[in-house]
Amino acid sequence: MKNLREDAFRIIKNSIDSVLPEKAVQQELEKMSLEDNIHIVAIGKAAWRMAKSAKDFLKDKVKNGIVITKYGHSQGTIESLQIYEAGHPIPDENTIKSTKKAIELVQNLRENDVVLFLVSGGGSALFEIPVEGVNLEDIKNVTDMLLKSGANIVEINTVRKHLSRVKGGNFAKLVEPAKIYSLVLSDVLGDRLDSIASGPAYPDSTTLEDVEKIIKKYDLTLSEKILHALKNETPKHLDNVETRIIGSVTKVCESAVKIAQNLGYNTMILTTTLDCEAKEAGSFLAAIVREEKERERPLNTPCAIILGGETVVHVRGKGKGGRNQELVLSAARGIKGYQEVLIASVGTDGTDGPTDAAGGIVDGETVNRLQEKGIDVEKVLNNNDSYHALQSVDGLVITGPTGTNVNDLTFILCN
Ligand SMILES: Nc1ncnc2c1ncn2[C@@H]1O[C@H](COP(=O)(O)OP(=O)(O)O)[C@@H](O)[C@H]1O
Ligand SMILES: O=C(O)[C@@H](CO)OP(=O)(O)O
Ligand SMILES: [Mg+2]
Repeated sequence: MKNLREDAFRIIKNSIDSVLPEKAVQQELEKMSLEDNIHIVAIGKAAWRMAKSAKDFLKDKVKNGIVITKYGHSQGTIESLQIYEAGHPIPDENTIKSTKKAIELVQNLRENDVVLFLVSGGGSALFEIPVEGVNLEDIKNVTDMLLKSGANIVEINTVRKHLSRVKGGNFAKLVEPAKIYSLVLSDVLGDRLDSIASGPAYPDSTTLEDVEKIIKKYDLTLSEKILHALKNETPKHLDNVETRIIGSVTKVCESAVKIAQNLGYNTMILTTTLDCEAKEAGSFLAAIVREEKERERPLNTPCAIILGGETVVHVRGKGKGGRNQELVLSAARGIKGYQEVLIASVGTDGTDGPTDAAGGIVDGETVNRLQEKGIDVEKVLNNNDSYHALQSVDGLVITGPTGTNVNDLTFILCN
């Protein structure tokens, strides 16, 4: 007899472990054979682990460096490196302070200096100095508005890049004439390098015209000040940068397949680019579960159907939750009453929305249990309050910050 819940937690833990950045960073550094005079700049939720791994490998070749990560995401000191924590998903004073320190570190470098730029998702909020005429408060307001608008990360970052002195390739300009080697852990679907952490060292493919379209599409009401500041185009060519991707959602899905196979499941990856509204994704997954339960399609049971991606939530309510929690709660409606099924969805960074949960896990009994407690799922979803509902039925997945960040892993287990 299978214990689906136990298996689900094992798949989550082991597949996230498989995308921790240490090994991938060192494998890439081995190929690069860098000389001395290396300056590390690491940004994002995986910054500390990436920097620690690079420093352990390069040892005294590293002259100095800086790590800027989210609160609670650093794990102590690293020799010769300054470690900072700052606000995410909304930037704060420490974002600006630590970014200034990073600029101080690189602005007077010479041609024989190398900046090893370690980039992971989260960097947009953690690495920022606004353009002239815009202050931190303005950036906070725009970020909040964008995050709640239902815009995807490429669209969000298109706007952010055009309000920043370090995003959209601008950081690489500040580093000139020194060279930048970027190692990037991707948390953007399709691995768009100019979007991951808003591509501080990558030529920007987006334009001020794109920004205008996004403002219209999501009906964003931006202040006169912001609209006025949106006039600087980002660099479209950079001569001093080399970039390599060292991990992405594809890898975490492939690991999940192997782990599920070892646990005795028939497996398939349905997609690695799930990108619709979280609630819709949930309904769709429930439809797949019903097909499994009624007709054993698309796989014979026991089966694990695996998806990777990043859904969006147009936040209209006042509740607490995240896209993974909202996805599974939505899915729970469509699998009500079915036995031996489960749907789980987690952010590989260990945080789903502004909550302490990585995501959620539901089964055929979840909705019944909520009803017994007098909780109306539709109301919860309308108020974007998935966290409290799932919490009351033991439906949260809590991992803590994982030290990596490669989008979201979602899967169905059916027996
Ligand atoms: N109450 C809520 N319910 C569902 N989603 C929410 C809620 N509040 C915020 N979000 C979503 O959470 C996203 C930020 O979540 P987070 O996990 O930090 O993203 P990422 O891992 O991509 O940085 C926002 O884009 C927003 O859409
Ligand atoms: O920093 C960012 O721009 C995004 C994408 O890379 O990451 P996160 O969604 O984790 O904030
Ligand atoms: Mg993200």
